[in-house]
Amino acid sequence: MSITVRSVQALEILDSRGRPTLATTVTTSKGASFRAGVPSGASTGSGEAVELRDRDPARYGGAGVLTATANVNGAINDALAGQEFSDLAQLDQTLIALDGTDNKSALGANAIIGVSMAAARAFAATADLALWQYLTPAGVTPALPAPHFNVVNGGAHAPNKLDFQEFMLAPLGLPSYAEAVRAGAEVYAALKARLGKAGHATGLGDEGGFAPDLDRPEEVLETIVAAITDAGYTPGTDGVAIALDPAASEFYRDGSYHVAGQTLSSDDMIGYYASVVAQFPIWSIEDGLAEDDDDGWVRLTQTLGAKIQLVGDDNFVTNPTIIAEAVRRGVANAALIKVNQIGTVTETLEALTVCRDAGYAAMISHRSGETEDSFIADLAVGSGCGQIKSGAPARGERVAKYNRLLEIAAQNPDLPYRR
Ligand SMILES: O=C(O)[C@@H](CO)OP(=O)(O)O
Ligand SMILES: [Mg+2]
Repeated sequence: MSITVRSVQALEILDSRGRPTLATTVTTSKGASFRAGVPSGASTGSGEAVELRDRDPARYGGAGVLTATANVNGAINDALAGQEFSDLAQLDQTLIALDGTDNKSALGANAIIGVSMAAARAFAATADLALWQYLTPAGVTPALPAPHFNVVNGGAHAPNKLDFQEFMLAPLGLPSYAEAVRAGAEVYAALKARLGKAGHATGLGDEGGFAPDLDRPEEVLETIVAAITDAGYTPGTDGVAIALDPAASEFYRDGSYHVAGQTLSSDDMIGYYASVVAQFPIWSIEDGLAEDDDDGWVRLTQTLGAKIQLVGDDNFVTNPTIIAEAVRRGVANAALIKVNQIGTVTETLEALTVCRDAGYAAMISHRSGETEDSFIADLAVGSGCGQIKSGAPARGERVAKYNRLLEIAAQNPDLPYRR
């Protein structure tokens, strides 16, 4: 079903870090308005679509989005207003052509993705579908995803000593989405109590996880396993497992990895992961190696790919072409999917198709800078990919996604829960 765009507008708002981002509204010729909030990353891959930031030192620490906002209200509105689009792919293609670069640096990926997300909502409503239904490709079974709760934050997301960025709870053994959420929240509370008792700070990082001043990942893993047990769950895939996002590009310098005061080679890192996987119930590792350590990634996949999930994020940047090439080279066995990394919803769906066709898993992801927008919850269900990460089970911008999934689950009791 087609839509005719009456106007496209953007407004500068704040994200969860207190930095400016865009709220974008698409209004159709029928007068209905659809809004989207644009997320923003901190540990970005170098191949990501370009987020336009104004370097005005007087404004928000020098990181405004006035130009991106003006591009929506100017060039994009001029190109779309009054036009009829038969589907989202056509509208997104118009945005891509209008930008004219291969990394969306002319108009800004932050300008484009907000329009694309709001337009997806307009198409869904016009077809009288929930967003998740609209985002379900033909032949794909929609499903509620297993939530991945980031409960300890380090790296670029917290001012502590911890080099690894994310330690996530994956309640894979719980029988329903709602019970997985409950388990995540209970372990989060148990972890807070345990950290507090041990004299560690329980302040939060950017994604709502605790940011204790621990430097050894093993110490964090031991504490999380203890908290899982404290809360009455079994550590492991039968109960609550652990997923990591070390975000290794952030501690890779001069060809070496710098972790907890040590200088390690790619093979040292691979050996290190093999050892922590043997000791702790870790089921998934994202960005275990740096984005440009491609040979290391191939060896990492050969060593651990049959045992656990290995997720490409900084190296894949939700780019269908890059993921297809990585599949050919035997890099990773799963991809992280972030809408603003590639810049349109249509290309995000293409990245998911590449994963599906290759037998790669996919995990839908938030960014460390978020808004209250819950688009990715619907995307996770529609893609049927079975996995989402949206930070801790606390803080409004993170729970907006988990709560939207609870709502979808309650409204659709027949939706399968895929793990
Ligand atoms: O590395 C990541 O996976 C993301 C989200 O957790 O972080 P950022 O948004 O800062 O890139
Ligand atoms: Mg990551």
